[in-house]
Amino acid sequence: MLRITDLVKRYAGGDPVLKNLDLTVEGESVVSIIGSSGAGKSTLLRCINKLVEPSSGSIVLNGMELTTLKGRKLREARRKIGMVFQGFNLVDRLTVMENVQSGRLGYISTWSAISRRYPKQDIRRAYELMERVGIAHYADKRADELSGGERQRVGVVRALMQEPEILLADEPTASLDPKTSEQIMQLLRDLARELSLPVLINIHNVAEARQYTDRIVGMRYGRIIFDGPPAELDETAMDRIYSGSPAADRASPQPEPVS
Ligand SMILES: Nc1ncnc2c1ncn2[C@@H]1O[C@H](COP(=O)(O)OP(=O)(O)OP(=O)(O)O)[C@@H](O)[C@H]1O
Repeated sequence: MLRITDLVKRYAGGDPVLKNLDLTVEGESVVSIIGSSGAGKSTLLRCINKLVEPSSGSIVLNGMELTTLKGRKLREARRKIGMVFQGFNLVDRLTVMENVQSGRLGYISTWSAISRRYPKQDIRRAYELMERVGIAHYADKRADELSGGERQRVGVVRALMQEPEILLADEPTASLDPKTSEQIMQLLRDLARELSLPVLINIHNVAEARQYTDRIVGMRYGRIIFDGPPAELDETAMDRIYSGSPAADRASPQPEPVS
């Protein structure tokens, strides 16, 4: 379970962009975070995996307080937080298998990683997961030879190789065409169920949030102002989340697909 209490983030010298935020995510729920540009969605995800340092407040993952961790303990905790990125963050010149195995970096020795001598059980697990998401036949292909949807599947498998206790996805479908985008959302939802994994997805596409997530968290100016099932996200709630924002923010934009 992830429990965030009274979280504040202030970037150097500025006003807070997360304001005393409370959020609990339990079990295998798939939670989307929506809101206009600048609402604080990415900052929230980045505070959880400590890519940015929270200014104050508490973030507890399965009993472990993350905000105070440093050094080795922080690296160990980060292994438990899988991350899926909008731009996939793959190493293009490496193969799919090599990219996927980089999810094990926190677990294996540097020598094993450099020499690409992956433990047998890691190779077995990688094939299981790649099989599950439909990319096992690409194991030896270079990452840059894959389509956007395939690359995002590699990103998902890499995150799962970490044996995460939570999966964070920052705009995971924003670079994909609409059909591929839906497939990736469906995959994230199914994997959450299969692996009993909580998944927190920062997403602009409200239609996808409604269709593929169990719970929608609406942010505005660094605060959570809506938290409920998709059915409760009515026009009034949408107005509160998006009023005054560019229409495109609210209209589930589909950006240019990668491929
Ligand atoms: N590294 C940074 N330094 C200073 N200010 C930042 C930094 N990162 C984000 N901000 C500011 O924090 C606020 C929240 O940004 P954040 O990226 O979290 O919003 P968001 O809801 O994810 O927006 P978007 O949907 O556009 O990605 C914005 O005002 C932004 O300008």
